[in-house]
Amino acid sequence: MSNQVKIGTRGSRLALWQAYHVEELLQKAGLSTEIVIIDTKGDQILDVSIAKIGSKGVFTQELEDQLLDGRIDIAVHSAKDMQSNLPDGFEIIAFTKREKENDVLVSHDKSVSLKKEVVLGTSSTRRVSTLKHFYPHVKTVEVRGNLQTRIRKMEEGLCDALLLAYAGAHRMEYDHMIVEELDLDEFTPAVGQGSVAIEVAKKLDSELEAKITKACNHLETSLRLRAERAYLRVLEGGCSIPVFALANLEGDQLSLKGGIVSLDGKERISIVVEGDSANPEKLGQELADKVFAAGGKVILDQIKLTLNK
Ligand SMILES: NCc1[nH]cc(CCC(=O)O)c1CC(=O)O
Repeated sequence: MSNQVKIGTRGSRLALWQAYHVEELLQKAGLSTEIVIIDTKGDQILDVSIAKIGSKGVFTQELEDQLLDGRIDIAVHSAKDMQSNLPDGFEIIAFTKREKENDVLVSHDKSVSLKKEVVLGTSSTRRVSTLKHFYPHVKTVEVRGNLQTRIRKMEEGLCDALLLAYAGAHRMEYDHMIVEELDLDEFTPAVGQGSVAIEVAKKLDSELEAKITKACNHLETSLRLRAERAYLRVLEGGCSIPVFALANLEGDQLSLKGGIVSLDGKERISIVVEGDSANPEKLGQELADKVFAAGGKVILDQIKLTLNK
């Protein structure tokens, strides 16, 4: 078995940060590495919203092709950009230690606040719908592109602030521009937010796979994300559906808070379930059952109808 790991990544600065982060973990474990930058459809189409392109695999397809070819051994992604159901033949073998998972407002203007009549840049349906629910006076404008592009558009006057994941803002060293940390009960994050996932083709050498998992997987994070992703799987939520879930681990007890919000923000369901960390998937399923029973199924069907129009 070779000790060389070819790391596939997208070329944005955030993606590269994540690839270097994984590279460092692998090197500390004595593995040698090489980074291979891969362009994806999601990187090329910048003028259409992700919800409209169809979220399935726009940022992952090309990486998966190369995993199958063996041109790369692992693909590194933001965990929250990973589909809940991977295509046949692929699996996630590690989740890195999760960063602070909340959303933040990023701006040059320190006076920006959700309490004011501001215009926020975002392209996430979860964030737009959540704003409509809790802060209906706030206006939003769609901004796509990598984080640097979004900052530039804000500076050109498109919006007063960007609504971003803390993790991304921090990794891009925008900490000095964080003007508000958003509440986890209101802006419950997207499933997986703040962690980096390592995806492989199932045919990868099992000895190498075990070494990579040992070097990169953070046990607590992986238990939390397994519960969140099990919830997402039932909702079949890609990143275009405003669903959210956040698990926490206390000893051997997992708590999982999650729900769904309608696109107009009028209805929002959020429920907490608790259970043994020995079976995170069961907890995700339980949350989905409860959210559906509380009216979430009707909301989800309505969202799918609207997005498919
Ligand atoms: N949807 C894009 C995306 N994918 C991962 C991150 C940030 C890093 C993370 O959440 O892990 C972001 C930017 C954002 O949502 O603000």
